[in-house]
Amino acid sequence: MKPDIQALRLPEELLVVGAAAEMGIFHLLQKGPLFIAQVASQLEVELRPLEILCESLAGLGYLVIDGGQVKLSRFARELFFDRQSDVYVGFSFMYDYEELKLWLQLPEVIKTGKPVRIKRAPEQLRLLMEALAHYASPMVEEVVGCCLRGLPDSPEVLDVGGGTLVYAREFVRQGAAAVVVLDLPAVIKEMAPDIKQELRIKLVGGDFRQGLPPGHYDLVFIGNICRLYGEEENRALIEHVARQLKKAGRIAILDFIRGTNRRAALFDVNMLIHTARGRTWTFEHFRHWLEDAGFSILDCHPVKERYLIIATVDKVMPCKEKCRR
Ligand SMILES: C[S@@+](CC[C@H](N)C(=O)[O-])C[C@H]1O[C@@H](n2cnc3c(N)ncnc32)[C@H](O)[C@@H]1O
Repeated sequence: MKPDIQALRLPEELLVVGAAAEMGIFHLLQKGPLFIAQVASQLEVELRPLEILCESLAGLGYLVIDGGQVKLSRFARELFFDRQSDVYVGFSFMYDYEELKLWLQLPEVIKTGKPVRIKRAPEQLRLLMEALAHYASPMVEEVVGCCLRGLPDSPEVLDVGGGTLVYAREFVRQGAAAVVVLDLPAVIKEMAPDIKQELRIKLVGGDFRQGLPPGHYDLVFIGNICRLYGEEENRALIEHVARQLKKAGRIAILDFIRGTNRRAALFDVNMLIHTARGRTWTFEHFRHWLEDAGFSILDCHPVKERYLIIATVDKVMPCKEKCRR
């Protein structure tokens, strides 16, 4: 693999737009155009630097300055506020902006061997869920399609760590009879108001290390979770799953796999910053954990730099070679 020299550059646009979002400029202008002096006084900031920031944002296409007044560009309005628009991202990029501050502590993490301590306020938790949902959206349809292929009609699904709800909704859309979403209590509390009308989705607050919601599932989906934990927790999770599946039921694990690409290499360090024992795991780790819990691997499907490993508790046409790279 060759180093990516382009990636060594400063992410200036994220820093400029992130600073403006952190200061509340976009939310303020959502209500209507203002003179820059009015923005300065409402945000209690200095006029000169604000003028420079607004002109830069205008130059980048986020704002329009007209007759001394500043307003959101049509693109920015759609990008940040119009959930129906194709370009909508909301403020999910603020997750990356906040992450930058944590990544700069990497030398300290390596010195102390301890992850960065973060306590997220509820609004940051929602930002995180929105960011995760945004990153997941280009692959959700494909992942869910692969997970459900060959299962009986109207399957029952458990989505471990599914608080973003994007996978749960797609499982329902592709025919699941019921989807139980397990996530940490704080996440479930934050997301519960979002699913009032969605009767086939049930939210359960809890920690998978204390056990899984009892059920008799056709499929247990574990999306981007294993990298957050150490070998012991992953082994225990996979063993718990084996006990909650119907005959011929499946486990589907989606994650980066160490040694397969650049993103996986970077995510290993990401986990070092954020978790005590997490890291990206190799195909061999997953294979051992699954086989030791009585699973046979059915498929190992690449999706957007990640892999979807599907296994069953019944030994149907094992094709382990695919995962022995
Ligand atoms: C990286 S996100 C993955 C979200 C989603 N499954 C996906 O693939 O896009 C990890 C999710 O697992 C949840 N989570 C982490 N540890 C957990 C635990 N011990 N028990 C239950 N949920 C957990 C987090 O709150 C978060 O929603």
